[in-house]
Parts: sequence; C-alpha cells; structure tokens
Amino acid sequence: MTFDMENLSIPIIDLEPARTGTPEQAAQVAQEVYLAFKNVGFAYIKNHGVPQSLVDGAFEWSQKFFALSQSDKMKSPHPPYGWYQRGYSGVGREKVVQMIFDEEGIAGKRKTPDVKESYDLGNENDPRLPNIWPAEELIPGFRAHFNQFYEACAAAEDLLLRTIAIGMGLEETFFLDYHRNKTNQCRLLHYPAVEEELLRRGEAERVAAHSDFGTMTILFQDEVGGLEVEDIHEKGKFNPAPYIQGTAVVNIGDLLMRWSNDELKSTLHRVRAPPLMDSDTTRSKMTPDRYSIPYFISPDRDRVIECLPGCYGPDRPKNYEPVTTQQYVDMRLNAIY
Ligand SMILES: O=C(O)CCC(=O)C(=O)O
Ligand SMILES: [Fe+2]
Repeated sequence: MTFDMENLSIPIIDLEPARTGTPEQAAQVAQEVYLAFKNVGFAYIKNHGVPQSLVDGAFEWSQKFFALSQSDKMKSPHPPYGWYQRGYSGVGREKVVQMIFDEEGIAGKRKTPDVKESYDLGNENDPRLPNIWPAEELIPGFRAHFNQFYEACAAAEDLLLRTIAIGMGLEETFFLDYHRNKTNQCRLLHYPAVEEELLRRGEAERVAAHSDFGTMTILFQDEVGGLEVEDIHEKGKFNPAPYIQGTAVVNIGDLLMRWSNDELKSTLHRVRAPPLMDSDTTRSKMTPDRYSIPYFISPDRDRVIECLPGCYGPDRPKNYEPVTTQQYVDMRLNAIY
C-alpha cells in the first residue's frame, strides 16, 4: 500500500524505556506520550507489551468467529440495551453517532448504515456485565484466548496509565488508582467487503466520525487500512492512520479529555475505504474485509471524575461538573444502540 510516512501526523513512540529504562529515560518517554495526547490525541505505540503472538491469535479467532453462520453468531447476542456491551451485534445494529442524544437526531443518522459486525467482551470477573460467550463446542479455545488477551491488554493499560501520569506531573499511580477493576471493553470488529464506491460516496460507512468515550483506547488493526483521524489543524480534514507493524494505535477518550479540562485531546476518527491500491479507478471495486480489535479503557464505574490537579487554576476555570464514570459512559452508550 502506498503511504507517505513523511506526512504521518501521529507520532510513533517506543514505550520500552518506560518499562526497562532509567527514570530519566522513562520521564523522556512520558513527555513524548503526554505531548502526543495533548497535541494529536493519538499515538502509535511500539513495545506496548501485548505479545505479538496474542495479537495474531486474536485476529485468527476473530476471523473464525465471524465466519460462523449467522444463526450460530446470534446464539450469543448483544442484549437490546446500549449499556450492556457484550455479545454479538450483526451488521446495521449499531450506529455510531457523535453526541446526538435526541431520538429524532439518532434516527436521522441511522439512515446511512455502518457496515460492520461486532462481538464485545469484558472482564470475566465483572458482576455487572457478565460475558456472553459463544458455546465452547462451537468455537473451542476462543474464550480462553480472549481471556488471556484481555489480561495482556490490561497490563499494557497499566504501563500507559503510569506513563501518562508521569508526563502530566502527577503521582505515577494516580490513574492506576482509578482503574483497579479493569471494567474495560474489548471489541472484535469485522467490516465485510463492500463496494468501494458506496464508501467513497458516503452511501455506506464503516464507522462514522466519532470520539471514544472512556479514558483511552488501545486499537489493533489489520493491514487493510481505512482508519482516518481528524487533522488537529484543520477541522473536517481526515488523515489516514495506516497499519504499522508492531504497533498499536492508542487514543484518548472523552472522559480523560474532560478529566484533564481539555488538555488531552479526544480526537475524531472514522473508518472509510482504504487508500486506493493502484491507479485503476475505473472498475467498481470491492474493498477487502477488514478486522480490528479496540480495547476501550474506562475508570472504575463508581469513581467521580473531576478536574485533575494541575489542570485548573485562577486563570483556568474548570470546564465541567464532576461526573461518575457510570453516569457518563451509560449516557454515551445508550445513544448508539
Ligand atoms: O476499526 C477501527 O479501526 C476503529 C474502530 C473505532 O474507532 C471504534 O470502534 O471506536
Ligand atoms: Fe473509535
């Protein structure tokens, strides 16, 4: 795939020094991560700590799951409430909308379908949202792999949270203390092959422009491409965020933006057709299937999120009221489902 790395606005950051470097090296990386999240809201993270074999396995299991018959996938259905983010959602079920909460507005947006199907899972020990697994005999090994993958992502989360705290001049464990229960959401996404023209003309969408809700998201994508991130300098202009081997895309969510009094940016992003592969634009083409796996991180549900120390002062008023994680996330989830 042709892509101009020179114009990549999203920095690539190696997290290894945060894990094994000297305190000075760790502080240096923390500064880079902080600046990326302040200026862009996105970073490509190398050495995030999730073993490549687990990532590769997760994509293989995801493909196997979505290759099941529709009736088998529907045996572990997403419940009909937005806040219960577990189980399988078929094509067209969910419509990602940006900050529209009235029913008329949502119905209007739903007219252009998101051409994707998804399977959501979370922490095995979460009493509020038990997982909705496919039966073991249908897809043996799926559950065990994703439990392992979930744990590995949680470990990567911890290192990222420590690093951001250091970068913001907070206690290293400041954010960890708000993320003890690991009530995160891991989502398998499959975007079926679709006629490219439909995506380009906006008659079908993969994921419409949106920001994520929580603290941050760790996203694994395959090589197909199509993820686009809004340009920080030019509203409405979206730049490609292509696959880069050995990295995860990490982005800030709305709750951390609010928590930081808008210092860290929760940047709009979407999934469209991947960049054209060759000069042949005359034929009607199908974009290949695409798979991605976002891991959405949120603070513990009962915690009150209010302006971070250092993000307000006499000349810098607090922009938001305190809110609990649960109030905030449920409000956002109920709007999309
Ligand atoms: O599929 C992707 O690459 C991104 C998906 C995404 O942004 C989301 O699910 O919030
Ligand atoms: Fe997203």
